[in-house]
Amino acid sequence: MIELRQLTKRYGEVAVVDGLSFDVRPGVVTGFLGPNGAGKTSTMRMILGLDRPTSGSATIGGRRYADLPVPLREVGALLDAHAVHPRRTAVDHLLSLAYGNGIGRRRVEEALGLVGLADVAGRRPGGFSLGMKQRLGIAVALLGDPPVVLLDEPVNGLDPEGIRWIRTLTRSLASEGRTVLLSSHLMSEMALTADHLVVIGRGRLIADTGLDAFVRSAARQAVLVRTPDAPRLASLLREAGAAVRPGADGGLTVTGMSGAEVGGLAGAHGIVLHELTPWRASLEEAYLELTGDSVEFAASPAGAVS
Ligand SMILES: Nc1ncnc2c1ncn2[C@@H]1O[C@H](COP(=O)(O)OP(=O)(O)OP(=O)(O)O)[C@@H](O)[C@H]1O
Repeated sequence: MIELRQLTKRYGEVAVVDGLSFDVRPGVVTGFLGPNGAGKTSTMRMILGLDRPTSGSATIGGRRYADLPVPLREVGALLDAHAVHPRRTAVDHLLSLAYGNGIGRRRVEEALGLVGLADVAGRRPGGFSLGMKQRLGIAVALLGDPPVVLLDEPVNGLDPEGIRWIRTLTRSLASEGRTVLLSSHLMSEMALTADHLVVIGRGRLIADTGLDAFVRSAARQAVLVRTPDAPRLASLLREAGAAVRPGADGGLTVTGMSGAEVGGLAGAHGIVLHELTPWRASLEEAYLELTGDSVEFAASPAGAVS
């Protein structure tokens, strides 16, 4: 379990993390979202004792990182996959970290096997692809078999196979009862991986909620309906209080009524339906709606004159 209480980091006058309080619970994947510069990496760095909070606290299993007797056994992290010595072999890189944390060679070999790098253990990461570097970074994170794992943008730059591998790995770490905090800008991927979401903007908490609840609360819902009798159905729906927009392809988009209600109304008036599809916005749409005000660098629409 990770607990943040009023966690704050200021650089001069600017609070890049501003009174953040939330818990990251074990047994689920918690997605950590926010626009560029929202403060996700700064938050993770404070959890990991790499930066000192200006005020407030971040604890792992009730203790600050600095007070953990063997940190690698309590928390593993991937922050920057490029942060490896380019000329030290993969196995030596892990060994150097293992020895300082009382971890033996066997676990090093296990960790390399877990991430699929056993065959290249003797090679130098300088020549690794980005995907291989990410895997090596994850081997470091898993080295101490820690109950808490933090991954900052682990799918950045990965191919679909690599992305799926990260998804399967994070889900299985959570199903083993570990605490998993995962940041990513790839919303479609987050929707498949996370159970819970923590969303921040300009260093402040915007949402701390289940994935489904987040999408439901933030996003519009509608029903797409197709019928040969569109004008009649549209006027019946409007009379019943729904908003109806005709689509370019002859369908109707109905808001303010559930799929069952639209179907019920059509049935009651003997109107044949060719399609009735409840539609819910994606995580990406919900996210953009919620974080719109906290984007630091927003592009103006193409052609806009300011
Ligand atoms: N050492 C520092 N000195 C001054 N400002 C900093 C420092 N480190 C980070 N910042 C600022 O803090 C803000 C938050 O940055 P951070 O990297 O935590 O955001 P992020 O949510 O991880 O962003 P991204 O999604 O782009 O990685 C940014 O505006 C950044 O410029």
